[in-house]
Amino acid sequence: MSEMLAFDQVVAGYGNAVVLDRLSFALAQGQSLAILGRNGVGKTTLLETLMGNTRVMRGALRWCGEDITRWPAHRRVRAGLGWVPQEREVFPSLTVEENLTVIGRPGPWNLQRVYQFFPRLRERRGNYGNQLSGGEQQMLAIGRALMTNPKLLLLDEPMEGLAPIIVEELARSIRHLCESEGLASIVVEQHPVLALEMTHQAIVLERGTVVHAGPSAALAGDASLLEGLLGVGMTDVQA
Ligand SMILES: Nc1ncnc2c1ncn2[C@@H]1O[C@H](COP(=O)(O)OP(=O)(O)OP(=O)(O)O)[C@@H](O)[C@H]1O
Repeated sequence: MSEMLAFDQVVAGYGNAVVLDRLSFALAQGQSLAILGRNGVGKTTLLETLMGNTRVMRGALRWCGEDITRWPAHRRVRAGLGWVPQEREVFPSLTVEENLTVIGRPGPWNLQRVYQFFPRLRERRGNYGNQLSGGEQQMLAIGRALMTNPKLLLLDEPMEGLAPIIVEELARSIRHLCESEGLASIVVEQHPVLALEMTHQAIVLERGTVVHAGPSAALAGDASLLEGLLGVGMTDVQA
């Protein structure tokens, strides 16, 4: 499988503070990757670095064969990186439809396809962003990223604060995007079991570097390794 994305010995952070420390990993075309690790190890910073929002002090980022280390964020979006931020950042005073069309870019994903994928958004098309439930806001944040026709979807704790039934529905949708639509994804998630069920590969971070990399299914099936890496029992990590 050909490489889509690679971090090569990346040292990055904010100002002079180093958060990612010689971090390396690679992602193949169409694959999904879980980023796991305890609080504060640099998971969000990894995504922010991929989007060009941190200071890269050393190392390189490669995307589809190009060195994008110094590219500004907007160029990365144009090149196919679809960002679904942790805060969802839905525009509260725009309707669902306005939120979706404000940043659309040409490609197979358009308003009709997003509505087909998330029928709930079609039902709520005239509602304002601040009138939506948490689950609907998350669907809107994903739908908005799809409108940019990305090759890779970056999801930062997409299930945070959502009811279990909505978590299941969203997990199915995200898996479907990868398996049926060929969209690659990177998922940062507090619930390891859920993240591992949704992805092909997983990396675990500690103090800004990769301490474990391998297939998600293998890690999900090894409770003692998971506990050693994340310091949690399997009963603590069910979504
Ligand atoms: N904008 C920022 N400016 C300075 N330091 C930051 C900034 N954002 C995060 N940090 C620091 O970087 C470190 C890693 O934070 P990050 O949010 O990437 O971790 P995380 O693994 O995503 O944590 P969590 O699971 O709690 O969300 C923390 O020490 C945090 O305080």
